[in-house]
Amino acid sequence: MPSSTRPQLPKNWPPHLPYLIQPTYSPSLLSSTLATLRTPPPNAQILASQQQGPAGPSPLVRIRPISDPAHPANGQHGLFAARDLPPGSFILLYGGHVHGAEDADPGSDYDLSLDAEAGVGIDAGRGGNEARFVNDYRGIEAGGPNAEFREVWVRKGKVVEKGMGVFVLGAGKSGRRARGIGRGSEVLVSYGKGFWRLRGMGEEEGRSEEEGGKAA
Ligand SMILES: C[S@@+](CC[C@H](N)C(=O)[O-])C[C@H]1O[C@@H](n2cnc3c(N)ncnc32)[C@H](O)[C@@H]1O
Repeated sequence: MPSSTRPQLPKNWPPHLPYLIQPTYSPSLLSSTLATLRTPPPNAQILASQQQGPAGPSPLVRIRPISDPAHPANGQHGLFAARDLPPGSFILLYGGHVHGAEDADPGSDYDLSLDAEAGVGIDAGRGGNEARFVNDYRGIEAGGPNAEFREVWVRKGKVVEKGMGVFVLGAGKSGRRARGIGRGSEVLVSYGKGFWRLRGMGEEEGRSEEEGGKAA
C-alpha cells in the first residue's frame, strides 16, 4: 500500500497489531444477521459521518502506557482524554472484528457484545482502534466509571450499521452529577460483573459493582 493511503497510527499503538479504521466482518455471518446489523430501530441514535470523528487517530484521546504500581493494569496501556470531554458526549467508535458465536475467540479480553440476541460480538483482540485500551474503573477510580460503551448506529453513505461507541457518562439514572472527563484523566468504563466473574475475580475481590456491557 503506498504510504499516502496507509492510515496513520495513534501514538503508542502496538506495532504488531492491525489498526482498523473500519470494522471487519466475519465471512461466516449469515446475510440475515448482516441485515439485522443494518436495520436500525425507529428510535435509533444515528451518528452522521461528521460526528464519527476522523478515519484515523482520534484527537480526543491518547493511548498511554501505565507505569504506576498502584494501578491494577500496571505494565499495560490505558486510554486518556486529550482534552476536556463534556458529560454525555461521544468519544469514539469501538473498532474490531464483527463475528458470530461460532467464531468467537473465547480467550479474548477485547470482545464486546454487539447484538446479544443474534450472538454477535465485536472483538478488538487481533486488531482495533484506540477504544480497545479503555480500562475498567475497579481499583482505579473510587468514584465509579466516567464513560460507558453504548450502542450506536453509524451512517456510511446509504448504509446504517450497528456499532458500539464509547461515550462520556451523562447524569444518568443514578442521579449522580455528570462530571465529564478532564484533560489527562483516564477514560474508565464498567466491564460488568460478568467480565470479572469469568476471570475468577468476583465480588469477593471487591469487584461488586453493577452489571455493565462488556464481553459477548
Ligand atoms: C480491553 S483490555 C483494556 C486494555 C489493556 N489494559 C491493554 O493494555 O491492552 C482489558 C484488560 O485490561 C486489564 N484491565 C482493565 N481494567 C482493569 C482493572 N480495573 N483492573 C485490572 N485489570 C484491568 C485486564 O487485563 C483486562 O483483561
